[in-house]
Amino acid sequence: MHLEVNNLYKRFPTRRGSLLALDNINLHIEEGEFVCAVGASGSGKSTLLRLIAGLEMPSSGEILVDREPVRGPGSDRGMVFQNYTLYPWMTVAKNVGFGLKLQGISASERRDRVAYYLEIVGLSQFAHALPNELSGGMKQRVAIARALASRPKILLMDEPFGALDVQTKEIMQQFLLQIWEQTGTTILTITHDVEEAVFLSERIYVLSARPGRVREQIKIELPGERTQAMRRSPAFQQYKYRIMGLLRGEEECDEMPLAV
Ligand SMILES: Nc1ncnc2c1ncn2[C@@H]1O[C@H](COP(=O)(O)OP(=O)(O)OP(=O)(O)O)[C@@H](O)[C@H]1O
Repeated sequence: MHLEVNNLYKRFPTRRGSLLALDNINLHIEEGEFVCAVGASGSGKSTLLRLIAGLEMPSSGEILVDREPVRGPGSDRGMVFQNYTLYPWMTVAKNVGFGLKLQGISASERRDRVAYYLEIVGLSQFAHALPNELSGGMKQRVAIARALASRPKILLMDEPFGALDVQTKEIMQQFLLQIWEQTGTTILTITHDVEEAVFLSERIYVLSARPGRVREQIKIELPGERTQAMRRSPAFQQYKYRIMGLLRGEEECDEMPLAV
């Protein structure tokens, strides 16, 4: 899998004229990578993800998945949104298998895949539960299982943990890293949460706001396993403050403040 975004512009018509949401975005994601795009509100993060998902078309520029231009939505790109998008009247298992049914996958293959991905997200016992019987974190795990069940080339996540409380969010971030290691899926997540981006990513694209531009690309190199304790390490904090500085528009802010 190779995703490439070249010279991408997106304008929206508004009552006060045309609004430039994305201004010459260039990025790439390689097979198996975990990449985040981080930006303030209005930096065009959701727009960028919707364009890659094929839910919107670019004003100009191109998006290539394995060198093929994106012309619309496709099962090669799985989506997870911030707000749980499960069908409330379907059981967890039916929710996970629904897309597979649309793709014409046989009932026995569907059963196997649903069982496999529910196991991966640790929800096998809830296969027959309805979404309203689940907590927010569990619903989001179902949404991840559903996206993975189609075996997409890339998982696109739009603020996937934005609606969760801090503790659940941290557990879900750790859990997402486990799934990534277990499945080798390529992941692009967009978030405004700098700590989340540093915790999850191998590489981060920092976007500037209005219009959205790639301000900088940062490779995250943290020694050892990603644990909750690592969030307090000086190296982690350095990345966090450097990116926060970039988001505030400061050129040179890679030093940690004395008091934090
Ligand atoms: N359909 C649309 N029509 C007009 N303007 C739009 C449309 N969609 C997005 N925009 C504008 O494009 C800009 C980028 O919006 P977008 O939602 O992509 O930003 P974002 O970084 O995801 O913001 P947030 O973090 O607040 O969700 C904003 O100024 C927004 O008002």
